[in-house]
Amino acid sequence: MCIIFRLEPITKKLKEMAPPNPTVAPSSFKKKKQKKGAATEQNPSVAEATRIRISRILQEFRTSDNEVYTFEENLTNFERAAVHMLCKKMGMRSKSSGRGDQRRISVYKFKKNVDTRTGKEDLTSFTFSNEAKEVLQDLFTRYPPNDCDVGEEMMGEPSGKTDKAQKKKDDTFCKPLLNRAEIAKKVESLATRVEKAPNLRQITEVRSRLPIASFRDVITSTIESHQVVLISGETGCGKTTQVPQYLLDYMWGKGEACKIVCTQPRRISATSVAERISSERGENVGDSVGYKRSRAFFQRKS
Ligand SMILES: Nc1ncnc2c1ncn2[C@@H]1O[C@H](COP(=O)(O)OP(=O)(O)OP(=O)(O)O)[C@@H](O)[C@H]1O
Repeated sequence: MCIIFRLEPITKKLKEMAPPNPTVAPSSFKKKKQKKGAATEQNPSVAEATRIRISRILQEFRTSDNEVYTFEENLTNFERAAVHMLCKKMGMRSKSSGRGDQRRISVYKFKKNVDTRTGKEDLTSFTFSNEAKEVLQDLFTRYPPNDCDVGEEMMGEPSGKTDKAQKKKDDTFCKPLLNRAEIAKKVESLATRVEKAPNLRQITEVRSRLPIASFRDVITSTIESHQVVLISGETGCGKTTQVPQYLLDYMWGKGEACKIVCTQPRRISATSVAERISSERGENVGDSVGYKRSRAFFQRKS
């Protein structure tokens, strides 16, 4: 399970949404593809541009107040199959009706659970244990998500606290955000590395075949519009190593800087995840990806 908190803006309201659900393991994934005969996102009969357009329409519909959306009549069988598949991934229902040229596909949202006593939507919510709240409070106090100003203030603490200030300066979390030009340079250099290094090209290919890869657009757009997103997927599907990269590349694609914090319950996993992600990007730990092993955190029971 991977929980993503988008920390800007911070509000107290934690809303759980139906997550895109890459629950299909690699083996059963194959089976499903064959059984249904439906077009997949990789199906060459559905142009990439069309797939993106369908995905955008569905995203907009999902966040709108409308209860039904009907696509135009001229979708091909493959395109309708792609709509069915995307709907399923996005937790919506779809149904085709009509014959021949009149065949159309409509998309519906699942009915919201409404509390009969209050008449309000019964949102599924979750809460943290007291111990987790304490750890998060500690983290966000020391490293506020929009911490440029606070971080700098902390770095510039007056004399007598030089060691502390130096520590802060060395802290990955307090590194200043990249500007647009630096981001563009990073993006370009990543593309060049992938193009030139055969091992990196191979890793990129392997990454694109991970079960989570086909959920990339859904994940980034869902996170854009929701503050808390839960992603559940089988072990090894790519939650830990891929989702942070999808988010980073998505933000960099828009020319925007971001800070992504991944927590791990053990020191060894914190370092190995940072090492793995760095190597998948052809970088060294400390370039774009680093890790912080905090005694305070790791001394706590996880
Ligand atoms: N250090 C590594 N060396 C080689 N392959 C790795 C390494 N770390 C991850 N992988 C591979 O990358 C793929 C994605 O791994 P990842 O840890 O992101 O999956 P996950 O969904 O987070 O799994 P889990 O739920 O077990 O944490 C897996 O196939 C895994 O074998």
